[in-house]
Amino acid sequence: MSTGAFSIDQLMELAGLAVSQAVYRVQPLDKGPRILVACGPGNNGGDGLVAARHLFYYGYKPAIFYPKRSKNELYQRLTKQLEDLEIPFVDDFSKAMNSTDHVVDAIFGFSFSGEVREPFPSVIQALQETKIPVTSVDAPSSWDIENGPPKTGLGSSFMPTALVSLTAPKPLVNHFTGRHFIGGRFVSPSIAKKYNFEVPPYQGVDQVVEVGSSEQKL
Ligand SMILES: NC(=O)C1=CN([C@@H]2O[C@H](COP(=O)(O)OP(=O)(O)OC[C@H]3O[C@@H](n4cnc5c(N)ncnc54)[C@H](O)[C@@H]3O)[C@@H](O)[C@H]2O)[C@@H](O)CC1
Ligand SMILES: [K+]
Repeated sequence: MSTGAFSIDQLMELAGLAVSQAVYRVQPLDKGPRILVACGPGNNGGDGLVAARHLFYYGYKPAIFYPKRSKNELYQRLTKQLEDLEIPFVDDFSKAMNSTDHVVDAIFGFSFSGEVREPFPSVIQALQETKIPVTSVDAPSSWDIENGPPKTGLGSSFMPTALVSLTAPKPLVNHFTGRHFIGGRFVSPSIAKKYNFEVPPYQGVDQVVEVGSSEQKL
């Protein structure tokens, strides 16, 4: 889907805002304010950086695991915004997992492919083993965008608590059994019509809508 006149900065801001609203519903502040945001090297990771900033302003205590930082100017700015808020960047993911209430999985989105490369295998392993609730951004990381989880090995038993599909659900939602949100409230009626895309029924000022399993086969 072409995103028309929007810049990637704008799309990422809207995506990260949507993710922050989904986390606000899945992990109410009084259930535990500590959010560990795992960010990958691409735009999925950027969504996580944006979501972390919004979560901070809602009153959460985010920490960022961002091992492969992009050099490009957008990511430099997103990172600086978090550093200016004194949001910690952690190096040891499994250690950080022991002192968090919720994990945001912003590692890989729709451009994931092949075997998970370092330093992410142990992170995916930890995500699939943890009892801590996980909200995945656009895709459960390590899942194939079309076919979902691998049959065996890393990621095969990774089922996040919640998934926030950005703009539109990817085919992998057919394999997803958790709470499913759609976010990214920027699709124009003409684009929706052109792509025969059903814009979900956003309510009020919400940037996400939770879709029941029946509708998951959008
Ligand atoms: N295009 C759009 O409409 C939007 C895209 N957005 C986000 O952008 C994401 C796609 O971003 P990108 O295309 O940058 O890619 P991703 O962020 O999905 O991941 C690709 C990155 O991960 C690395 N990678 C891929 N396979 C790997 C493997 N097997 N092991 C280790 N590293 C691997 C690649 O080197 C690349 O840096 C979407 O899923 C969504 O989250 C949003 O920011 C806004 C809306
Ligand atoms: K992800």
